[in-house]
Amino acid sequence: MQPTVIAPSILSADFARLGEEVDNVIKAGADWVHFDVMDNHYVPNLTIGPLVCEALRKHGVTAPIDVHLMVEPVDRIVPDFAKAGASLISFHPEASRHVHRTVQLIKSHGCQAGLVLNPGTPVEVLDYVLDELDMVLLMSVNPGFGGQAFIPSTLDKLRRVRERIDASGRAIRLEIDGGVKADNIAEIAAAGADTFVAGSAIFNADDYADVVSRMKAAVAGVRG
Ligand SMILES: O=C(CO)[C@@H](O)[C@H](O)COP(=O)(O)O
Ligand SMILES: [Fe+2]
Repeated sequence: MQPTVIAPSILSADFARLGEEVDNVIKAGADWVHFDVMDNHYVPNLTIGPLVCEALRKHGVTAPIDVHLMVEPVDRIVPDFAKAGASLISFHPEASRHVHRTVQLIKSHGCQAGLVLNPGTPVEVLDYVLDELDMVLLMSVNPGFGGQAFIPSTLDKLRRVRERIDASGRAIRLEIDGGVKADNIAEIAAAGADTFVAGSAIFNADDYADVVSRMKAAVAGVRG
């Protein structure tokens, strides 16, 4: 079983004080930094690129940076993020002409590779590529914005992907992203997630440590 990871999405952080925000959330007990990259093409929003990732590393961030690329086409930007200090790079299959090749590209640059399934993307997209992955990321909202409500059918999808990961016998993380809160994280964990992205639930709170510890306690109640 993979250890539990809480990965705050900096999409909901105060971008004017990003380094401090990331320091504070890691001090609050978070494990990874979830870094949402949007291109106003694959998704209808525009965020941050490799320069900001590099700036966080220069600022002194040592936690794993979990880069979620909502960028099409995706391949050209992969080496830039690897160079900028990304630890994991995840991408959407719709944004890659050759999914298997993009996975190899990410790994050849020394990063872990994840594949992201939108709410409407069938789990069969994992066929023939699951064994190459370090992580599967299930979107529980449509990508593009923070602060949306968790789509309940994702729970069934989590169970289906969990079965596939367990059957593979490999150490593949199962990450969930969108609408994760302290009050729904237990059922999400029970459905099979081990890695939890939360943006608005953490950064919109006054006390980051309180939310992160309530999330960890709720997950521990299910996963041990
Ligand atoms: O990738 C995305 C949105 O596309 C996410 O990472 C969101 O940023 C999560 O935000 P919350 O739903 O937790 O507010
Ligand atoms: Fe994300």
